[in-house]
Amino acid sequence: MDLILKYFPDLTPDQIEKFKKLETLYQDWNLKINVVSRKDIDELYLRHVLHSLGIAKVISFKDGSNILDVGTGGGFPGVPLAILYPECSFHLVDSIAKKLKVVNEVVEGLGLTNVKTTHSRVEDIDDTYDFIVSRAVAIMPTFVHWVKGKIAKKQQHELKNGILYLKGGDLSEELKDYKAASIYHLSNYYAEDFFDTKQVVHLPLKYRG
Ligand SMILES: C[S@@+](CC[C@H](N)C(=O)[O-])C[C@H]1O[C@@H](n2cnc3c(N)ncnc32)[C@H](O)[C@@H]1O
Repeated sequence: MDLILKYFPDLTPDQIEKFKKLETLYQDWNLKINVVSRKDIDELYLRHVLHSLGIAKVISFKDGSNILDVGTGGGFPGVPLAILYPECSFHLVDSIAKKLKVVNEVVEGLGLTNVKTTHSRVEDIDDTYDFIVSRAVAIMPTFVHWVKGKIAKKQQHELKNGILYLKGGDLSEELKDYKAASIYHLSNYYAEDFFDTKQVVHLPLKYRG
């Protein structure tokens, strides 16, 4: 938890409480339904919470923003971002129901009122969002295809509406057809070795016209 405060020192007491509670909730639920690997659960704050919050180092979501988390699994990056941005709406989608069971329990346990979950493939979601966040779900061309038409027209941020994807490793091949993509290295924001190869990719997308 100190790790979160190291990089996000301005959290409110309510946010600190919620981030603290995450550990017990995930430990309990992960014993029943495995959504986070055993190794990772011991490093929940580093590998999941702080990593998810890397998106917040690249952009500060304005109040009222709508954000879709595609393939949220156990709730990453959606749940940590929803704690950080209580005035934004988060829609967490996954095609596997049992993963959402854990997410729903965590959301309820934390008393988060800004999170909606849907058991669905993202291709079948018919709504628009300011940003679509994700981690470890699909390569960019597949992902872009899935989320086409789900971007809102109204721009409220300096960064154009589009995808904010947490990725690792060399992305030159994967992103070669996306000239508009920007890469933000998380090592510029976080000192821990885990982030040496981690990046946030921002890809602006056209709204539904
Ligand atoms: C490797 S897990 C990553 C989970 C989470 N984002 C994380 O980083 O911890 C990938 C998740 O994407 C989901 N998924 C894959 N394709 C999907 C699709 N088309 N629509 C919705 N969810 C999908 C899977 O069910 C799985 O839970």
